[in-house]
Amino acid sequence: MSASHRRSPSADAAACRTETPPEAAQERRHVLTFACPDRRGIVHAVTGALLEQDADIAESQQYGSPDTGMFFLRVEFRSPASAERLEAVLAPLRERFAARASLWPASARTRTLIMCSKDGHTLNDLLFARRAGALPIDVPAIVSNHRDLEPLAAFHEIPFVHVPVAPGDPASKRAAEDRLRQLLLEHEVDLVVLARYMQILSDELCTDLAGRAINIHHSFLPSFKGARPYHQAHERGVKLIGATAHYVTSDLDEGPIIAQQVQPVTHAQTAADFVERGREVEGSTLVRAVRWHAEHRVLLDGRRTVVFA
Ligand SMILES: Nc1nc2c(c(=O)[nH]1)N[C@@H](CN(C=O)c1ccc(C(=O)N[C@@H](CCC(=O)O)C(=O)O)cc1)CN2
Repeated sequence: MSASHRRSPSADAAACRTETPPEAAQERRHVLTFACPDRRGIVHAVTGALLEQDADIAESQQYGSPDTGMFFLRVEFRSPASAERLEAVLAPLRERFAARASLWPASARTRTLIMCSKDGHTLNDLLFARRAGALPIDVPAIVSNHRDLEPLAAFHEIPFVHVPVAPGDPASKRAAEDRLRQLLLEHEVDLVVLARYMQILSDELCTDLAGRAINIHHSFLPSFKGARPYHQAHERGVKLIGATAHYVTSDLDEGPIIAQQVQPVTHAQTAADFVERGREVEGSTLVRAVRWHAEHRVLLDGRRTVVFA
């Protein structure tokens, strides 16, 4: 389930929302995500409760996982009911089905902090997609352990925060993560995106960011985890290279996979050729994963994801 460090925005919005005039009420679009142990009657109960709030359902997808016994539901709908009223309707359903359920204003944008190092192609693709209106995210800051990509941030008029990490210096890495935590709080960040950020995050930070940090790994996982995956792949003589966007966990490049793409390669290409060909799919894979997360289409099912694309 797409996770946020704060209760669902609808609850926050409801807490401070004044009564919306009737003419604007029909414009209340919401996304409901619901995950619970599978049993009969879930969809009936949830859609019945929405019907009682005069909801018009625009999109509804569901999946029952045979492996985990979990049921997943994503409903996009319009309703004249306030977010506060909808949250009140959800509460008994959470209890009845022991469900993880969140309600999101469909128009809300995900506050996303992007982290990078020296390679800027995936950062560039993310910022281009945002500027083109293809990615519903706001980017309050870009954080990097190098200054190479500061001009790119400046072009997009996004604050660039240089947070250096001295190689092999644990104190430096701890200081960097302390600074990162400050930024996460200061900007009320919902999502962290590692856009070829080449530092391993600590176990503690991974725990705090569970379900809301996405990394792009430049291989078709689970093959070639860790550093220099294209060189590992070239050594192995692969005929496909790829990119994988996944949630970040303390197990390096083992987090739940969100999106993947592959590219054909041949024996005649060098590792450097693989690096160049790989760039063509890394950015689009990361953009797709971030968009799906921002649209609350990705729900966690243990070590795997359910993606209602
Ligand atoms: N806890 C996690 N941190 C990170 C993950 C992750 O899945 N869990 N993904 C990586 C990205 N990555 C490959 O995609 C990767 C980045 C860096 C390294 C690495 O060995 N880094 C060295 C330093 C290298 C340098 O200074 O240039 C290190 O951190 O000691 C391996 C894989 C991002 N972080």
